[in-house]
Amino acid sequence: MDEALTPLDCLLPSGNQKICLILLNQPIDKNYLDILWKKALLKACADGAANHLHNITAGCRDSFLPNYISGDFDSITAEVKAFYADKGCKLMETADQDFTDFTKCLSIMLGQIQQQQLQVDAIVTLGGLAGRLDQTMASIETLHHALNMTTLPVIIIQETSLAMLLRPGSHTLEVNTGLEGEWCSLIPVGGPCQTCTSGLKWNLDNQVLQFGKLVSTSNTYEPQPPGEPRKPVTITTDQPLLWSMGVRKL
Ligand SMILES: Cc1ncc(C[n+]2csc(CCOP(=O)(O)OP(=O)(O)O)c2C)c(N)n1
Ligand SMILES: O=c1ccn([C@@H]2O[C@H](COP(=O)(O)O)[C@@H](O)[C@H]2O)c(=O)[nH]1
Repeated sequence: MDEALTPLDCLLPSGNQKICLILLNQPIDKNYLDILWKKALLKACADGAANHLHNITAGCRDSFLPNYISGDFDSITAEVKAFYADKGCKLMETADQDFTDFTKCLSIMLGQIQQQQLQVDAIVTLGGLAGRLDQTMASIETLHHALNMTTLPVIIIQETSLAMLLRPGSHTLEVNTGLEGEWCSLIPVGGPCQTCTSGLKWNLDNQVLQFGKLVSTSNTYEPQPPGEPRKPVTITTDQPLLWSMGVRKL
């Protein structure tokens, strides 16, 4: 399968991707929130994310009401829960302790997209890449579940990092929005990945990426002559491969 995507289109105010937004239990960047919220067809909070949303939108909370808040509700405060319930936001308790609140929130969102027959280009998640290490690793694991749950790209953004899992096949990533940071990486989180790339400073030519052997961190884009646009990055992999890239602070 050949997939084309501009990962940072979602953060461009002028970007044309249609998205749905999931907030996780991490500090929220208000600049990111403002841009993503306007575009999102559905918005959701996973449990304690609602506390952050409530806090960061003080003074304008009614303009930032999520469609639903889901989770095992061990983190959302009673005050925040009551606030959003009173405003008519759906509270969906997902008590299951075998999947994270992120995975369960994503599963609900995909159900809603299908039920409402929404045309969506990507699911964007804010949070999930910092705070507790086990939760960060779980976020990457959720991306693995997502490959079996949807054909939509699931993009996680927090602070100056973006992460997404490339499914086996060929991908073309446009990296010329102006929001890209310097670094990018290909990390074989689920197991060895035979990989070919172009458009990077350190390309791979059918090499196997594998922990303990070769991992492509601190990579960057192929330098272009002055005035020429940056070329897309192409990646072919035989197994799910984590792409991550720097995001310039807005
Ligand atoms: C083998 C195994 N290890 C650990 C767990 C525990 N576990 C996995 S996901 C999950 C729910 C986590 O919920 P979430 O709200 O995402 O994280 P929290 O902040 O509660 O840690 C739990 C308790 C399990 N069910 N199975
Ligand atoms: O340090 C953290 C803590 C949480 N997350 C993500 O947020 C959701 C919801 O968290 P709760 O603690 O249940 O409110 C969790 O499933 C993680 O995906 C995180 O990324 N980092």
